[in-house]
Amino acid sequence: MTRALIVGGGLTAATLAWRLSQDGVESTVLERAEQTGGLVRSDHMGGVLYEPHGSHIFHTEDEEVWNLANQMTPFRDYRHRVDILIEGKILNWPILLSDIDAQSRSEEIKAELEARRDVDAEARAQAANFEEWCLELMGPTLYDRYIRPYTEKQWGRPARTLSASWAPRRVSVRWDNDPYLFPDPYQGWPAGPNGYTDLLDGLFGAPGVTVRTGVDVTLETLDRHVREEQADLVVLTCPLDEFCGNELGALEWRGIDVRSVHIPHIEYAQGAMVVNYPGEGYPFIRIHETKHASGQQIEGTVLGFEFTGAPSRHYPIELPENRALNDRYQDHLRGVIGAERVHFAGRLANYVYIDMDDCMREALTTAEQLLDGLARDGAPGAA
Ligand SMILES: O=c1ccn([C@@H]2O[C@H](COP(=O)(O)OP(=O)(O)O[C@H]3O[C@@H]([C@H](O)CO)[C@H](O)[C@H]3O)[C@@H](O)[C@H]2O)c(=O)[nH]1
Repeated sequence: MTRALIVGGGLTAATLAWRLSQDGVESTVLERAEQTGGLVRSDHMGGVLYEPHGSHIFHTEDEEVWNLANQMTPFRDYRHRVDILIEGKILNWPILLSDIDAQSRSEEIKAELEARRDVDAEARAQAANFEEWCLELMGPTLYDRYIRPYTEKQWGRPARTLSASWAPRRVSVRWDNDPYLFPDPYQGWPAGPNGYTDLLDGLFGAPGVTVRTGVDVTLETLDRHVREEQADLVVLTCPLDEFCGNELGALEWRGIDVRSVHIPHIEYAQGAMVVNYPGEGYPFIRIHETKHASGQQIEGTVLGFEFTGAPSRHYPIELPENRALNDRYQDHLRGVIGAERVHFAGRLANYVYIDMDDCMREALTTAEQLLDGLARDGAPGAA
């Protein structure tokens, strides 16, 4: 019987372990924290369901991933709408044409937009950096209101030093005034009593999956865990620089800190699940209120104030030099552990800024490559 050791216990690990279990491959998931789930897990405060690490909205074009998520927990219909505070007014994020008249210098903004209306998306895709991409889309006035202050507060660095690669998925101007953030055909939020925890527990609860929390695995201690678990293959879903004790240098990460507070006796405290605060006068980036998505019928609510700059590894900073360093870590680990035995999956080990559905898809693909290899040669396939 083949056994996998999965290091790190987030959504990628959960999906991977579940898929392997479908084909009779057992796995042990070792998670350093006291709970699995990473940023995705939901919790309760004063009886109110909330997200301790900020809002997660399941949105996807991938029917198989959507069906798998719904197999673990039913999802309620929720379409994500975000507010943003601009010039003291609550407007919509993404930018709506219909919100321009509510702002100062509206004629100038319209002229800037009109001048860029026909810029070919492919030409924009050649932009050298995130700032250039956004300026080519919307012009300087909107950029200075909606994008630069928010982005620089969130990432703690000039927007021109960020990659343009993820801009098309995350920034838009809505000429049709569609207020919803995501265009995907499948969207929702878990309908069960425990939010995303039900999704995680469903995946981790598959037969043959053992989860151990509070276990810190590093390259130094890996062999011992492999022996203890009698594992034939290792899948790393954790940050590789930390796993290797920064042996080749530290990767750059952005960490967040969400400070949540229970507010009794009111139904809702704000008009949308997320309100963005680009202004310098606000030390936080945005405020989350999960109740808009959970639809929970309860008095009281929980607000989560999101701050950036925590010393944790939440978001990779996708720059060529960081990507190259992560590649070097993967090569190094293939050399030390064995290319046949070690595999990488998820946003931390692959150093990619992807959403939950992509994490699940990547985990399914990795599991299928491993299973194909096992079926073909009795050894896990190259993932
Ligand atoms: O007002 C804004 C909002 C965003 N940007 C730019 O877009 C980048 C991405 O922002 P966002 O998608 O909000 O950030 P994140 O990756 O943390 O997304 C998670 O949050 C939720 C949801 O979107 C919250 O509303 C989603 O489920 C997750 O993917 C940002 O870095 C800015 O560059 C902006 O400029 N101004």
